[in-house]
Amino acid sequence: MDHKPVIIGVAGGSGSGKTSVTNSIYETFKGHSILVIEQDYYYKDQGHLPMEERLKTNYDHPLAFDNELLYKHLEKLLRYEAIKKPVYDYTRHTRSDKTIVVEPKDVIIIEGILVLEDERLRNLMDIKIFVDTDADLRIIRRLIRDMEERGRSFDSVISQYLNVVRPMHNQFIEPTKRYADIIIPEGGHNHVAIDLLATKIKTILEQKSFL
Ligand SMILES: Nc1ncnc2c1ncn2[C@@H]1O[C@H](COP(=O)(O)OP(=O)(O)O)[C@@H](O)[C@H]1O
Ligand SMILES: Nc1ccn([C@@H]2O[C@H](COP(=O)(O)O)[C@@H](O)[C@H]2O)c(=O)n1
Repeated sequence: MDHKPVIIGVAGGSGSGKTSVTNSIYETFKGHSILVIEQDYYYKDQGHLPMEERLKTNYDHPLAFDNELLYKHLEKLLRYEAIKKPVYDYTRHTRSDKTIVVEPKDVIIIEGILVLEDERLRNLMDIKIFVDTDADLRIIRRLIRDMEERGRSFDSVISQYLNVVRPMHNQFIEPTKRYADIIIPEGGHNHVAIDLLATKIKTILEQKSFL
C-alpha cells in the first residue's frame, strides 16, 4: 500500500483564480488531512537588499523562487515530517522574520504561478492543474487585489504588468499548460470542474486507504 501524501499542483497566471480553486478544494476536504503550500512564500529572501533593489526584481521569473527550499520541504512532508514554512511580505518584497510550523497531512496542495515550470516539483505531483483565465480578466482582478491587499498604486500595477508580468506569463507560465492533467477555465467559480477534481482526489485517497 502506498502511504505517501497526495500532492496536487495548482498553476496558472497571476489573477487566474489559483487561490480560489485551491480554497474550493480545501473547503471540500476540510475536516480531512489537508494543507496548502503557497509558492509565493518561497520567493528568495531579499532582506540583505535595499528597497530600491527589491523593487527592480523580476518576480515572475523562475529564478525569483527558492525552489530548492520548496522541494526540500515537500520531500519532508512526503516523509510525514513537519516543516517551517517561510512567510512572505508583499509590501516589503521579502520574507518576514517569522516562519509557520506546518504539520504533515495526507493531501498537499502546492499553488503558484510557476509550480509546473520546475521539473523536480512536477515529478512530485499526483495531479497537475492549470487555471486558465483570459488576460483581460486576470489584469482586472490583479489590479483590484494588488491595490486593496498588497499596498500597490494603480500606476505601479499597470507598469509592472506591461513590463514584466505579461511577457513573463507568455514566456514561462502559459507554456506549462502542456504539463497539466486538468485545465480549469475561469478559476474557482467553475463548480463543475471543482466537483470533478474532488471526485478524482477522493478516488486517489481511497486507493491509498486514506478514506
Ligand atoms: N471566477 C471568478 N470570477 C470572478 N472573480 C474571481 C473568479 N475567480 C477569482 N476571482 C477573484 O479574482 C481575484 C484573484 O483571484 P485569485 O484566486 O487570488 O487568483 P490567483 O491566486 O491566481 O492570483 C480574487 O479577488 C478573486 O476573488
Ligand atoms: N514582491 C512581490 C512578489 C510577487 N509579486 C507578484 O505576485 C504575483 C504572483 O502572485 P499571484 O497570487 O498573483 O499568483 C506575480 O505575478 C508577481 O508579479 C509582486 O508583485 N511583488
